[in-house]
Amino acid sequence: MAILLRIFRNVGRYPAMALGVLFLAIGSTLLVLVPPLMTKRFLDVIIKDLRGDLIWQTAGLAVGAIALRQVMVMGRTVLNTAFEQRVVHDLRQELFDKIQRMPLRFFDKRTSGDIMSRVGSDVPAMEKVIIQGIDQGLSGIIQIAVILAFMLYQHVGLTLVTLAPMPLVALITWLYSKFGAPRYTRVAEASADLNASLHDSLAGIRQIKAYTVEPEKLLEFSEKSDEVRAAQMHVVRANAVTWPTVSLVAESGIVIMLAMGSYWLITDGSVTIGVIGAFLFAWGYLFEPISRLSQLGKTFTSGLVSGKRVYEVLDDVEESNLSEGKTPDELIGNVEFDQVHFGYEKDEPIVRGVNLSVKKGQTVAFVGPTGSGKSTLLNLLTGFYHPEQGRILIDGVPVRELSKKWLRQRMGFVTQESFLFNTTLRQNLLLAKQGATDEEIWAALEAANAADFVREMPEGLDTVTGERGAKLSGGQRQRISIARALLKNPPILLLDEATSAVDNETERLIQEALGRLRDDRTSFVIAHRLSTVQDADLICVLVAGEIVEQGTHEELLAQNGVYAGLQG
Ligand SMILES: Nc1ncnc2c1ncn2[C@@H]1O[C@H](COP(=O)(O)OP(=O)(O)OP(=O)(O)O)[C@@H](O)[C@H]1O
Repeated sequence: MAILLRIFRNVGRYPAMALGVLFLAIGSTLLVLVPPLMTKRFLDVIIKDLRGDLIWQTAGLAVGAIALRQVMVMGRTVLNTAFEQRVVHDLRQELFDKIQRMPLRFFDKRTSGDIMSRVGSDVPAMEKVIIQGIDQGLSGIIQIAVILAFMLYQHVGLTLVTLAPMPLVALITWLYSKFGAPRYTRVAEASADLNASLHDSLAGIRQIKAYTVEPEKLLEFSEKSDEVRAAQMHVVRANAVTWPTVSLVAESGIVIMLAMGSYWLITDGSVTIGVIGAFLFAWGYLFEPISRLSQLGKTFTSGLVSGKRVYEVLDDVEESNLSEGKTPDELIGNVEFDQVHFGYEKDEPIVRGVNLSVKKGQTVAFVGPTGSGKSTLLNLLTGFYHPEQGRILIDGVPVRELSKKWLRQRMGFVTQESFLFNTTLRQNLLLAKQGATDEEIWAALEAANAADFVREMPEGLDTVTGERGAKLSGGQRQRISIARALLKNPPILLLDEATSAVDNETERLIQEALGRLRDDRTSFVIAHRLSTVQDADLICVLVAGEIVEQGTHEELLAQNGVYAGLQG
C-alpha cells in the first residue's frame, strides 16, 4: 500500500495534465448514460405512445452525445500518453542519476542486466499503475457509480439481482492480486537474469569465439530464456483461469436480470420493457469497467512488483559526501595512510594495517604479487571504498570528510582497464577537462606518446573509438587513458598498470614524459614490470594486504628481501 501511495505521488509532478485526464475521463464517462436513456425513451415513449415527432430529435441528440464522447476519448488518449511519457522520462532520469551516485559496492553486488531491467522495464511497468489507475481505474469507478445510480433509479430490485454475482467477482479478483505478486516477481527476476546473461556474452564475445564456447553459451542463454518463458506462462495460466471466470460469473447477472425483469413485468408490472432494454444496454456499460478494473488488478500487481524494485534502488544509500563535505582551497598532495584496514567482504581482510606517509611531489610505487591489494589501496585513496579501520588523510583531512567531487576533480586515475566510451577521441579526452582547447589536448597526447597515432588516423580527434574503445589497440587505449588523466593536470596522479599494454620502447618514452610531469605532483604507480618503478621515491612491497618492505630501489635491493626476490 505504501508503494502504491508513493507511485501515485508522482501525479503531483504534472497536476494540470493529471486534472485534464481526469476531466476528460469523467466527461466521457458521464456520456455513457445516453444510450440506455435513449433506448428507454424509444421503447417506453416513442414506440409505446407512437410519438413519431420525437424520433429524429432523440436520435440526433444521441448521435451528438456519442460523437462528443468519442472526441473526449481521443483527447484523453493523447493527453494520457503525453502524461505517461513525461512521468516515465522523469523517473528513468531520476533512477539513472541515483545509480550514478551509488557507491561501487552497489555495483559489486548486482549485475548490469539487473540494473538495466530496472531502468528499462520496471519504470514503465510501475508508471502504468498511475496512468491506467487514473484513466482506466478512476473513470471505471465513476462509470460504475453513474450506471449504478441510473439502474437503482429505474428499479432497485432489478439492480440488486443483476449485481448478485458481484461479491464472487470481487473475491476472485482479490485472490488473484494476493497470489499473483510472486508470479510477477519471478518474471521480473528471470528477465533481469536473461538481460545479465546477454550483456555478459556481448561483452565477452571475443572470449566466446576464441574458446569456441558458443554452444555452451547458447545453452546457458537458452536456460535463462526458458525460465522467462516458464515465468510468463505461470502468469498467463493464472490470467487464463481468472479473467474468463470473472466474465462468466459477472455475465450470469444478465441472465438473472432478464429472468427477474420478465417475471416482474408479467406479475406486477413494476418493470417496463423500456427498463429491461435500458438495463440490457446499461449492463454492458457496467460490466465493461468491472472487467477493466479486474484486469487493472493485473497491471497493479505487476506494477507494484516493479515499483518495489525501482524504490529499492532509489532508497538505497548513496555514496556519502559526493558533493557535500570539505573543499579545501587547494590540494597540495601530502598523503597519509594511517593504520588502514579494509575488506570488500566482511571478515575477508584485503588491506591490513597499512601505514604510509607521502609528501607532495613524491612518486610512490606499489609492487607485489597479484591480488596483494595494490589496486585496492588506490580505490581507497579515491574514496571509492572507505577503510573499516584507520584513516587516509590528504593534506591532513580524512578522505571520508572531503567532498568526493572536489577530490576526484583533483586526481588523475588511469585504471587497469583502459575504458573508452563509444564516442570520439576528443569527447573521451574532454571527460577530464570540459572546455579544454585542442592545444591542451594535443599537449596531453604528446606527453602520453599518443599524438603520432592519433594524427595518423583519418578522422584524428574525431575518430569514434567503438564500444569500450574496441577500435583501438590495447596500447593505444592505454595511452589515450594516460593522456586523459594528464589533461586534468592533477596534483595527484594514480597509475594502475598504466603502461602494461605498450612495448618497452613506448613505455620508456611514456615513463620519461611522466617523469617530467611527476615533478610537481604526488604519484602512485602500480606496475608488474619492475623497471617501470625503479625511479620511484618510495617503493612499497605488498604481500597479502601488508606493506612488508619499503624504501628506494637501491635500499630494497640491499635488503635482499621480497623485493630483491621479485627482480627474478
Ligand atoms: N570489487 C571487489 N569485490 C570483492 N573482492 C574484490 C574486489 N576487487 C578486488 N577484490 C579482491 O581483493 C583482492 C585484492 O585485489 P586487488 O585488485 O587490490 O589486487 P592487486 O594487488 O591490485 O592485484 P593485481 O596485481 O592482480 O592487479 C583480490 O583477492 C581480489 O579478488
